[in-house]
Amino acid sequence: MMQWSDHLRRKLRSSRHWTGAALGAVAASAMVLAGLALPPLAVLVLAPAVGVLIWRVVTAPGLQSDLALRESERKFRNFVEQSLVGLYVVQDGKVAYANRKSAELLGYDEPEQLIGLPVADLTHPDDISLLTENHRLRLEGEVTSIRYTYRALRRDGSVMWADVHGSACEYEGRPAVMGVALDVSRQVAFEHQSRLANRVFESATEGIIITDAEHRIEAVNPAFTRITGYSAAEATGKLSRMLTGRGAEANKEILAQLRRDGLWQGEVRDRRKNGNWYPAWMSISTVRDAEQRVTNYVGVFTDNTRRKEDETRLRFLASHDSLTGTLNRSGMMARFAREIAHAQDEGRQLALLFIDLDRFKTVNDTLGHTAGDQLLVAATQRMRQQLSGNEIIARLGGDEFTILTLDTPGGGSAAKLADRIIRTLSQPFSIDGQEMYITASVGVACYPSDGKDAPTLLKNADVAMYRAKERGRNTFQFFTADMNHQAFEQMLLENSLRRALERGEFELHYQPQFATATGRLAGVEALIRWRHPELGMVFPGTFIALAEQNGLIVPIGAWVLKEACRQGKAWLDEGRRFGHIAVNLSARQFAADDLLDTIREALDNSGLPPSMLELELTESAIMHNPGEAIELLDRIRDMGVALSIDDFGTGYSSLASLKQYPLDSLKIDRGFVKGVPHDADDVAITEAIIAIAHKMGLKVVAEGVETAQQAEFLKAAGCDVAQGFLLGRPVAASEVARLMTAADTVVA
Ligand SMILES: Nc1nc2c(ncn2[C@@H]2O[C@@H]3COP(=O)(O)O[C@H]4[C@@H](O)[C@H](n5cnc6c(=O)[nH]c(N)nc65)O[C@@H]4COP(=O)(O)O[C@H]3[C@H]2O)c(=O)[nH]1
Repeated sequence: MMQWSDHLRRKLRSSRHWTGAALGAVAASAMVLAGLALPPLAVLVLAPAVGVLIWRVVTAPGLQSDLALRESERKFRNFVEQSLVGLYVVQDGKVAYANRKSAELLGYDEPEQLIGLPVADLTHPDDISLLTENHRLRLEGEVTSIRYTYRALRRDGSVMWADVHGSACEYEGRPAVMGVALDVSRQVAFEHQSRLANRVFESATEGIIITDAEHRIEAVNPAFTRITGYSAAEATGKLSRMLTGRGAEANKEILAQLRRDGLWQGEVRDRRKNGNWYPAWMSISTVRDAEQRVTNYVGVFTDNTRRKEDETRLRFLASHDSLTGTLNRSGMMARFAREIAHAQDEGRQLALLFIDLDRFKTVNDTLGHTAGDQLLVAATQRMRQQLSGNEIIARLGGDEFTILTLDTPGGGSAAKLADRIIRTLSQPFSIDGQEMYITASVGVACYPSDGKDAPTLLKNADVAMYRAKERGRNTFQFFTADMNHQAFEQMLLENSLRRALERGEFELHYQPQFATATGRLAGVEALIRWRHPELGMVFPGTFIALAEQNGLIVPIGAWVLKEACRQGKAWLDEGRRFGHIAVNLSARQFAADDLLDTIREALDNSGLPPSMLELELTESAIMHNPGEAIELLDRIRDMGVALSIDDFGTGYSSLASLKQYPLDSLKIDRGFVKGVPHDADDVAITEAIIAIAHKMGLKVVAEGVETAQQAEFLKAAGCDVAQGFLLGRPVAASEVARLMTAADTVVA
């Protein structure tokens, strides 16, 4: 220890600054030890000043005796040893002196281990230039002392943030830098975190409000001000309740949950400075101290106004007609069901008016959709003007509207309203400067006499509306129980069938056909389906006969041809192989003048190769006028389209008579297929059809194959193609397409 003392005394005698600063540091350490709890900054600032003071006292005249000097040095050595701050001297870029605390801070066991180490080795690479520059400034006398923070490297490579305050000195007769160092890593980390937290607080888009335990606002962020309109100064110190629209009860619940779980989340109604209420999504959390006492509440909230508006808008759009702003069909049905429930509870009567604009379609077709739309909007306005506020108007689609009157004892007011509606709509409309006339037919059904639920009332009002149309349009008709339901239902079906095409309610399903010999997909048959808005999926058995009767099968059939060809080409373009597409042609279509044009148009527009289209005709269709049929079939064949006879065996044609027709295949009716292999007659007929058809060069297709035995029999009998539920039901295009990708591997 003596050696250390002598050595140090010798080395430091020349350095007044060094000793002063060191003493100051020691003094500051002592202050820290004495419990003065000085912040690091104060220690560093005070250290040199106090040191110089001590030095002055120690070196005052009269105290310069040896004894005093020795005593002073002993004390000084103790101070240095016990120092709570690091003391160091750097000379020529290396550590020339370090005290015990310096070694401890840098992770060394003894101060001597530091002596001679380049300062650069003890410094984070990014801070070396800062350090070098600061040393230069002091050594060249540009500044006497500098305080700065930098990253020191500990022996184990970890970083320590050090706050150093040093100045130039003379050490062993040569210039050096000496200083004091404090570990401020925790403060730096804390400051960093505070800065981050502050940035989050300042830049968050959510409003943030911090209150004390008594809900008095301590701080708010800029987003709070943006949302509420209150500045930080206006809010601070006030109770957070100033913002809420919640009653004391609701607040109690929130507080109870906060006490229980420390967190509450939910939607609240808050008030802006301008008095406007707004919905806010709020989450509040409790902050507790080490003793678990609540110190603060932190609320984070967003203004939900936009979201609420969007939700309301979406709800509105889903239930309203975008053109007229009235309820749409689904909105009307939902509302209608609610009103019926209320009417039932309150014993009220309701009346439903079903309004159809006569000849609207003509306006639409001749003057275009824009004029049609304008007319619909104008008609809606007129109807609205006739309402007293106790009715609900809806547009079902197209030119159909309903009005539900909410209290209609005896139906008299419904009749008056129907009359007013008819009269107002029969006044001329001026659309784009052009005068237009329409009329309306109105059907009325009453609750509860004509139906107890929304669909029944709607249907009956529709029936009554048709009766009104029958009676010459521009009139109204109440539904009566003696109306011929069947006839009207037929009429309804017919009418909705007509609209189905316009509204795109038809779709095609496809049933696969497989080659019996290879099991490969040989083709698909297109089968029409009607997706009815109320009835759901309607199968052709329900409407094809009617469509044949009223001739609608012609435009419907044309659509089927067009759609099947389009789909076939789409599959081709996707690289799928499917053999051919079979499409049913009804007798009425076959007799239509424009059949050839329809087929050609479907093929040309789609780009489907004609050889991939097969048309299925029934025997009766061609037997009706054999001469003309042969000519027509020849021309279809000339286009490259294949022809097949459907349901063979159910008509009167003999196999021999088929010879004269240019056919490619025939389809054994599923009535025969059903009986094989057990019914001897069916077996005999099926085998005979297959044998003779083959002799005539026709391919044979069996339909309605439902069992494995039937499939085996047909294969053994030489039937070329099989189709039926066993092998695949009719399915949507996307589903049958999956089969096509795997077509090569399918085994029938
Ligand atoms: N029991 C049984 N039935 C099977 C089996 N495999 C298929 N089927 C059904 O048999 C019908 C086959 O078509 P189809 O004989 O041409 O008979 C068709 C056809 O004559 C007519 N049709 C369908 N689509 C159209 C079309 O686009 N135009 C015309 N004109 N008629 C069509 O409606 C009829 C019925 O069509 P769908 O109801 O789709 O009924 C389809 C199909 O679902 C089976 O294994 N067992």
